[in-house]
Amino acid sequence: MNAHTGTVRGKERYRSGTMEYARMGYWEPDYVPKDTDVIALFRVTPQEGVDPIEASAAVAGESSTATWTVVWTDRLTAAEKYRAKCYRVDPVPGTPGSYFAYIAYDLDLFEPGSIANLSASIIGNVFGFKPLKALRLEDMRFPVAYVKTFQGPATGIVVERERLDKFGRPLLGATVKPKLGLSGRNYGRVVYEALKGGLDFTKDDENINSQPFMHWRDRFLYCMEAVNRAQAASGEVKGTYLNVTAGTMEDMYERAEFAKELGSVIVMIDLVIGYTAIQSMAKWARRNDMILHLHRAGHSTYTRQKSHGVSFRVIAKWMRLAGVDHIHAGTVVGKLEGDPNTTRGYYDVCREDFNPTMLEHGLFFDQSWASLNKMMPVASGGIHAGQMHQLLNLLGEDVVLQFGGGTIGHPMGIAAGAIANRVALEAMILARNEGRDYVHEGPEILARAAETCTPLKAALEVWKDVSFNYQSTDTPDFVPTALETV
Ligand SMILES: O=C(COP(=O)(O)O)[C@H](O)[C@H](O)COP(=O)(O)O
Ligand SMILES: [Mg+2]
Repeated sequence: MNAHTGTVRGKERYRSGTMEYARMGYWEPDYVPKDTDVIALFRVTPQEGVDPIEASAAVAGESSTATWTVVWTDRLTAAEKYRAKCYRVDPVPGTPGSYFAYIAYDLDLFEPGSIANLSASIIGNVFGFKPLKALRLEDMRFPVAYVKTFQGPATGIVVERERLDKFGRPLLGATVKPKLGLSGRNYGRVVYEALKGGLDFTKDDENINSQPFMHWRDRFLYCMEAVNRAQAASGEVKGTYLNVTAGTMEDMYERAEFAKELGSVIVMIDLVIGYTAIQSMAKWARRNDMILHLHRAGHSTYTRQKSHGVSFRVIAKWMRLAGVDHIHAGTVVGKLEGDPNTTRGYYDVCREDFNPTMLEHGLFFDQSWASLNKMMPVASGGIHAGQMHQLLNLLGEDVVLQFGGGTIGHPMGIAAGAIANRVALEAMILARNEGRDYVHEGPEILARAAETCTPLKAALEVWKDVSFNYQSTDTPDFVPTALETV
């Protein structure tokens, strides 16, 4: 699209008054992004009657140097360099009235190593801009020079596996339920049963912090007693994600220090603590040899609707830069939003050293991660043992499969729930390693394993009809190829 007359320069440009953003220099259709530019792709839905190029140029302007009127002080800066440049606007396929706007930003617009600073530009003012009906940040490309200013995941998948001494299979976890109300001692019992039964991890839920029914120190003490006993009983390394989320950084550091003192291998934070707090905790985790788990609490408020907000793939990229080790990334088959192709894109952001452009997975740019550690994606939310073949096929091996209800809701108890999951997983991994067509033979493989494992038999019986088949809201815009496997 190029219906505009071009940038106004010199004296003309600096006359007082307003001027179209496109003519102020924020629309540069001939601009070729530099290797060192940060690139953002927005889905722009202009108000009726607003020209899409002008709307996209306004996004470039308002997310970089511009305001609503020409300011002469631009002339005191290298304005041509600092202006973000919208260089391409395409109609969104199948969505009349929406456009993909590609915008390039000079690297010097951003403070090194700060997601807070990056996001204050890219999603700062611009989402409230009146001429736009809706705006969504779909994807971003970061130059290697910028990637290298971030620490990246504190521990990474490789070292996490080495520390845990667990290889060749997904890790298994469970979120303690009910989410709220258990006392420390009862909570610790759930952790012990689940870990002893065969899970690698248990986890605090997003909203467990320090409430009147269970203060955080009680939880940490009982949980770590449970971890230690389960380790002694099983001979395996076990972990429980102690959620250190709190109202202040000081409280979070205090909780994290206590977790470390008690010998925990992992601590947890919620996305709602904010980008700076996340980066601080990532640095703490690196200094203290701790795995850092991130629950993406709150993300669906702005990631789920296609027309407005921020795609989770962008949040996943920011979190890899910020330095978390685990990130909730969706299950596809579970109870929460997760289109298979879109989710695959998130998993690739977590686990690959290089992401090639893959429109059918929602990845609009080539992205090198420049040897930053990899994040372990976490599949959690309404999954159970009967789906093990699908989970392994869709999500691969480097993933934590977390069954909360799918462990603690087991009719024979929590340890039985854990056994069911572990046996189902090991049966499926064995079948895969033997070269069997485990995706199609999955139900049969599980049924066979259940013949000698009563807990698995009960799990398959209780949850056999549970599935969440609803329309996804966040699907790719480019026709996906047949659902691929990892
Ligand atoms: O409590 C749970 C899951 O419990 P259960 O296993 O009982 O369903 C987690 O908070 C969700 O997985 C978060 O969602 P996401 O992982 O998509 O961020
Ligand atoms: Mg939860």
